[in-house]
Amino acid sequence: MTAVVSLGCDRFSRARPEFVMSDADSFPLGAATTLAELADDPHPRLALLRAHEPVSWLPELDGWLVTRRDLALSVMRDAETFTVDDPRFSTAQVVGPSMLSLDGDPHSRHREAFTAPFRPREVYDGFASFIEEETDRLVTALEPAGACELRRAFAGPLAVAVVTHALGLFDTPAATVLSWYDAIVKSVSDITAGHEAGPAGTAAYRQFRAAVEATVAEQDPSSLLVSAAGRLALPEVASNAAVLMFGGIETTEGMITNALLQLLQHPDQLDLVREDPRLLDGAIEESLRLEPGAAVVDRYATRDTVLGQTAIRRGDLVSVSLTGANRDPDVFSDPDRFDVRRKNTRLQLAFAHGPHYCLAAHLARLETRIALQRLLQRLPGLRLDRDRPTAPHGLVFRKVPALHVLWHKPA
Ligand code: HEM
Repeated sequence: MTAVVSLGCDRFSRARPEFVMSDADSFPLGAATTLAELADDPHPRLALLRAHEPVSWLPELDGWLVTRRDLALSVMRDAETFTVDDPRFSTAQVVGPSMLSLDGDPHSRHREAFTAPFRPREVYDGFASFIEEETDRLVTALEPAGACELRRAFAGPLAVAVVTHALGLFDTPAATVLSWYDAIVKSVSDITAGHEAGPAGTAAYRQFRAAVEATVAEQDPSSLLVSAAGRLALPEVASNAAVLMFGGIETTEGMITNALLQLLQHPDQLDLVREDPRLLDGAIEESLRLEPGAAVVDRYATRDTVLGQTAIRRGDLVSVSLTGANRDPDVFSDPDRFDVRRKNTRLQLAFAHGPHYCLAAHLARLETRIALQRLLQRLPGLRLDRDRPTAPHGLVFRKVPALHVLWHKPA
């Protein structure tokens, strides 16, 4: 969740004409790169940038784009030089400081209050049966139709239900969580685009905070919010809970639909997975590698520095293209190929790296694995609706706008 909502910064706020002009000469590929192209079909352009300008100045981004995997790791590992803690970070403007917008000791303090349920063993014990039940409920409702749009009918509702469960917002219906989420995301997006945020986002965040506070007041020891409140002040619990909500909804919806799309687009690879279900994990990692649900994470240089061969100035936006790094041919041979048996696919960086490594990566993997297993088992002949083709789209969050699928109706 470039860190999560926009994993979110203000990309359009800083005009530095003299700098941009001189750098258009030094970085001709960057100068010719448009955000529309990166949102639409980024891979050919990212391959060019990676080969010739692995740290490139993009005037349209008003920042640097890093596309080589080793350089991406250098940025994400070094939070002292490349921080998230910057006033331009739009998510923090709406929800206040959280683990996503802090570095150093304050980051650890916020993050550690939430880590316990997201460790591998705890994720399995705490979530597997809930995800199975929720998945089965959704699939049972879909089954008779023989066709559906899977993003809205399945992946979105599953992601919302799991996050609501993770937070321990027990009395809040998923539809309410989703309406808050939509309003807050809209505010963050407005700020990101340089517009004034309307009142709806603030109102939704106020209601979200009230629900968080009511949950904490209940003192149910099984709620994550209650345990976090033992270590953080209430506004901090709420801001981090909002970040978990952002992190858990849009990205996971993308992760599930992108993975299913890849499998259905590659019947030979799907056959391998059907023959040996252990390969499903490889399929999920490969999908994360080829189309990470969060395509970039943003950092800000805290000092003048050099990255690779490139001088970066204090205050510059440094955007790490996880999508670019994940197809680095120095690490992944034949990098555009979807190969469920690829040996080193776990080197993909879809969950970022370093101190902001996705808190819930194990949960997102478990959720996607159960979702795909159940869909493939319970919807025989599952296939893409060829009359409604689709492809992932988006600059920060990349996912299919809709995923229309068909299967054999039960007799
Ligand atoms: C249940 C699902 C998820 C939850 C609750 C969640 C939550 C979070 C949280 C709280 C953070 C901030 C960690 C920190 O700053 O210390 C984070 C970071 C991140 N998450 Fe997730 N996440 C989920 C799923 C995903 C998925 C599916 C993806 C992508 C496929 C993803 C990608 C990321 C990335 C790239 C970051 C790092 C942001 C940055 O470094 O700026 N997350 N996530």
